[in-house]
This record gives sequence, C-alpha cells and structure tokens, in this order.
Amino acid sequence: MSGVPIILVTGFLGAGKTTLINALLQAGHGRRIAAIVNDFGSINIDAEILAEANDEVIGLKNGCICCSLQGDLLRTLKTVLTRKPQPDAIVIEASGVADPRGIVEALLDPVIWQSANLDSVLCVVDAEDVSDGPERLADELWLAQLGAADFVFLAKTSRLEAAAISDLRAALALQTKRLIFDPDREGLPLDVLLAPFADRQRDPPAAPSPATRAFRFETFEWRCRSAVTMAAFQAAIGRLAPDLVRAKGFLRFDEQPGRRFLFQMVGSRASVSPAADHSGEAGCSLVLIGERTRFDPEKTRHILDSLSAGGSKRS
Ligand SMILES: Nc1nc2c(ncn2[C@@H]2O[C@H](COP(=O)(O)OP(=O)(O)OP(=O)(O)O)[C@@H](O)[C@H]2O)c(=O)[nH]1
Repeated sequence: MSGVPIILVTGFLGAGKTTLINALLQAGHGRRIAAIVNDFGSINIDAEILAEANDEVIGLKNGCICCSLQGDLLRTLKTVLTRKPQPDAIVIEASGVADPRGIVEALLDPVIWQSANLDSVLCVVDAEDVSDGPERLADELWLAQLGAADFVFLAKTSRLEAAAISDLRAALALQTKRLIFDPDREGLPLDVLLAPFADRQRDPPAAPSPATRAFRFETFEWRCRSAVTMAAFQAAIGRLAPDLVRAKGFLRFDEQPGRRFLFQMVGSRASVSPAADHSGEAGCSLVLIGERTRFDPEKTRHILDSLSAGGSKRS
C-alpha cells in the first residue's frame, strides 16, 4: 500500500468520536491530518467543533455516508487527495447511526484505493453508556460498529470505578478480540493511530442488515432566531430527555447576551459549554435524535417552539 492512510472512526450516537478525533488532531505529532465528518442532520456541529483544531475539516451533512451519502464521500475524498501537499492521513468520522460496513465497502472503490487506503477502523465505545445499560451489548447497530473495528477505544472511563471498567473490558472481550485502548487512563496511543499497517488487505464486508440502517432513528432539527431563557430550556429538555438518544447544538441564552454555547446530551447526561462565536448566527440550532418507536417530532416541536417564536424543521 502506498496511498494516504484513511482512519475510519465509528461508534454509537454520542459515544465520543468527535472528542477522540479532536484529541488526535491536537496531539502535536506534526502530521497533516484532514478530517471528513458526517453529521446525520443538516447542522454541521461536529465539523465546527473540529475546525477549531484543524484547517482541513470537511463536513458531510444531511444523511449518512454508509448509505445515502456514499457518493458524496468519494467525491470529497477525491477533492482532498488532489490538494497539494496531500495530507499525511485522512480521518473519517462516521455518524453515530452509521453501519461502518457500508463505508468500508465504499472506501474499497478502485479509484480511491489507488491514492488512499483504508488503514484502520476504530470503534469508540461509550463506557458510561454500556455500564448504565448493558442492553447496549445486544444492540444490532452497536454490534455492527464494534464488529467492523480493528481497534476499540473506550471513552468516558474517568467517572467509572476500576471494577466497572474491568467488567466492561470482560464484556467487550466476549464480542471482539480486538485491542482495547483507554485514552482517559492510558493516554492516546499515537503509535497505533498513526503507524499504518503494512500491506493490509481488506475483503469486502458483509452487506449491512436492514436492522442497522438509519431509518431506525428519527431526527428533528430546531432553529430559532433569538436567544432562549436558561430555565425554560432546561425544563423543555427535561421533558424531552426520556425519549431522546442524542441531542446537540448551539444555543444563546437571554441571561448571557453576546455569548454562544455548545449543548450536548447523550442519554440522560447533558452539558453546556462555551462555544466559539464566529458563525454570525443570532439564535439557536439543535439536532435531536431518538428511536422512531419512541421519539415524537411533533411533541418535540411543540415543546421547543414554546421557548421562542422562531421556526422549526423536521427531517
Ligand atoms: N467525560 C468524558 N466525556 C466525553 C468523552 N468523550 C466524549 N465525551 C462527551 O460526550 C459527548 C458526546 O461526545 P462526542 O465526541 O460529540 O460524541 P460523538 O460520538 O462524536 O457524537 P455523534 O457524532 O453525535 O454520534 C460530549 O458532551 C463530550 O464532551 C470522554 O472520554 N470523557
């Protein structure tokens, strides 16, 4: 293999993929790494977060690169590969709903393979999520993501006891024989991440099963042109949380004029942190994702619209 190595990062909704890639981009290794980031919704949240760390970040939004956006992925890769100088490596972040088998299949495209080779597939596992609800270990999409991986990266281990991490490692060892890394406790294994495998051959993966396709999830996007009050937002999210798998977006609060915040929610854990403010966007934009069987976009719209007179959009 002589092409630019591609690292594909997969993992469930909110597992910690963007956070891991951000750490890799900022790790001071001196390599030029281009990042291609797929957000399932139409708001480029992950790309904006990563663009703070790297000039070469391209967002692919409004669909999933494992199915509807395969063509966009290949076109983007070709564009990245024609740049001079070429990057030393390309990281692709799959969306949390992606079955990586569809992406691996696309990356075996003979034209791409001449200049860029899929080097490794990393699966990020949310240690808190699995410890909170061991039913994740039987989730078909989660298993497909784990099954496609060459390496497993644990995220969010810092709040867990050592015993819980050993249990998690033992449970993962039943599902995969791959090496498991814990960057929170052991640091980022740059030698593994950036040393390409020699002459790695990949067979085309098995076709993704319908059960792992994105139609399992419903996305709702909400935008408003003004700021919202903190207490009202907190109350609204509290009402929506039981039916959400993931929510993220940018917010402005009446109480903090002129400031912009990144809102993140994975399962029942939510956080709000200061965000860079060069978007020129005056109001708020949120992406909310839930399982189709539970998530009600109309109820969500109703609750969020009560925060403001702004508009909303369903996808
Ligand atoms: N404490 C802790 N929090 C983490 C870690 N990794 C991710 N998070 C938090 O988990 C939330 C989701 O992290 P992301 O990196 O955006 O997850 P993702 O897998 O890219 O999410 P999607 O692209 O939406 O599927 C954010 O609030 C992160 O700050 C970690 O290792 N430790």
